[in-house]
Amino acid sequence: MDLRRTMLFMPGNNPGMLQNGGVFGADALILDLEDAVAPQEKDAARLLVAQALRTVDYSTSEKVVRINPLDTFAREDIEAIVPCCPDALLVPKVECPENIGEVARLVAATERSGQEPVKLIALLETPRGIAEAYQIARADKRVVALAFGAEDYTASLGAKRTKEGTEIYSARAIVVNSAAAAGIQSIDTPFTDVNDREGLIADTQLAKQLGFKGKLTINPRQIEDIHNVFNPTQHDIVWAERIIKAIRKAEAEGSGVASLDGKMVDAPIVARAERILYLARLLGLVEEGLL
Ligand SMILES: CC(=O)SCCNC(=O)CCNC(=O)[C@H](O)C(C)(C)COP(=O)(O)OP(=O)(O)OC[C@H]1O[C@@H](n2cnc3c(N)ncnc32)[C@H](O)[C@@H]1OP(=O)(O)O
Ligand SMILES: O=C([O-])CC(=O)C(=O)O
Ligand SMILES: [Mg+2]
Repeated sequence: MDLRRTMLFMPGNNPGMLQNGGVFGADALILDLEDAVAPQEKDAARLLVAQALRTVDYSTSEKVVRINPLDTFAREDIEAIVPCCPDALLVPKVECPENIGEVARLVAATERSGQEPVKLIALLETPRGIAEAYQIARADKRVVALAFGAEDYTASLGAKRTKEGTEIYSARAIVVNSAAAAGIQSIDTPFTDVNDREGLIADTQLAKQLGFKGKLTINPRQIEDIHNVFNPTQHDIVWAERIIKAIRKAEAEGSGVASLDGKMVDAPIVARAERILYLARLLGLVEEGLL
């Protein structure tokens, strides 16, 4: 499993940000050719992003490029970017599985032989995209995650964006469920007030509660708070270790169900504990082979 707790946007026309993106420890970096770049700067940004992919050391961060939608500059973007070996493309305004099919076809036609296949992340940010989320998630084997974009989504709905997010609640739930049903990750919309830490933490906690595995990020100052929310806590890890010990003991005694502190421990609870320990190991929060 790839970690995508944070996916930091860097405007593709900003050489300073593109240069420094690797130092912040984001799980993924999104070099943006779409909405962070004005139409008259698209060509220059494409060249800049291609050069950054070839020359800048982004350390362990996954390299993702947000291309433009199919009805604007997606073809030019794919032709220029795919040969520079990004790990993934974030495809905006995906409305139907055919959109993903078309992007996958263009990517396959551009990839060089021997190149690591470029993954796709579908950004759902229109009512139709939400309505077709599950089909989109299953449209091609390159698709590794669904991401949710609340700004465009609420703009097309004509709904007012609020801090509590009541207006995006159902869309978020659909994105999470569709991604899970297809066996891929779901990534939440960015929190756009970069000076409101409390609001960011509350919004990220809600996203995690709903089942999202990460959050789009627009400013380096948001990274640590988002990681802290998605990381398993020490309390989670201790709980998970006790669950695994309890179920092993029950199994050794010939039973599939254990009890811990008076509560039943069965397969879904064990699966949750295993996920916590897997993530904790991946993040180096517990010693390898402890259990
Ligand atoms: C709805 C959508 O489509 S969202 C996706 C498109 N939007 C974006 O890509 C926006 C990306 N983010 C940004 O441009 C900025 O963070 C803003 C405009 C939100 C806030 O800007 P500022 O208030 O200047 O940020 P801040 O004061 O925290 O910047 C501190 C440092 O971090 C750098 N920085 C800020 N954001 C980023 C970023 N996303 N990536 C890399 N570096 C960044 C700044 O360049 C600055 O560097 P410096 O100290 O060397 O000058
Ligand atoms: O991906 C994002 O940053 C979010 C986005 O485009 C949107 O909300 O419309
Ligand atoms: Mg958008």
